[in-house]
Amino acid sequence: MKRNDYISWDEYFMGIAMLSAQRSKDNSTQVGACIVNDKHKIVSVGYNGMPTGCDDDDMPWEREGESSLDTKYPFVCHAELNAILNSSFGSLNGCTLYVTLFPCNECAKAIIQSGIKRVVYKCNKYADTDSVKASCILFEKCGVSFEEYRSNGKSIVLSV
Ligand SMILES: Nc1nc(=O)n([C@H]2C[C@H](O)[C@@H](COP(=O)(O)O)O2)cc1CO
Ligand SMILES: [Zn+2]
Repeated sequence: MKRNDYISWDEYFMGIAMLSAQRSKDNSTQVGACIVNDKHKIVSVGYNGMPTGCDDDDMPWEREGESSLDTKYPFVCHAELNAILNSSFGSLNGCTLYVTLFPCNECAKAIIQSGIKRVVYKCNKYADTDSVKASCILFEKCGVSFEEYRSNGKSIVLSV
């Protein structure tokens, strides 16, 4: 008889997004993303980080500073954008994006233009911002569905 306590597809892919987030150097918010095609194949993963070529130790990771250039915001690449750009499988048409934090409006545009059709997110802590509101407007207008990941509270411990 087959094993019954295996993880679902949603748990598997959100789990991979959560594991990817652990690579982030951001000390306040770690975000991970996993893009999956309609055959349940992972086509890309990503997490938030500085662009390739930037020395993480030389970049600002602060949320506030004298100027915006003293903060991480103008420099950091979001997990979703990294996952879209990291894909080595060609078209993302019809794919699903699993992401640990609801996409900002800039990533929403990249998500739409890449052909991703469904977004599953875990946390939406910036739901009140215009950025997230704009993402929702864009997703609705452009036919990208979005749904909150429903955790059943299962915990998986990895002793890495
Ligand atoms: N959807 C997102 N994906 C992301 O990768 N990020 C990144 C950008 C920053 O590195 C961090 C947010 O930092 P903070 O403002 O919560 O300290 O998460 C942020 C969002 C929120 O829109
Ligand atoms: Zn973004």
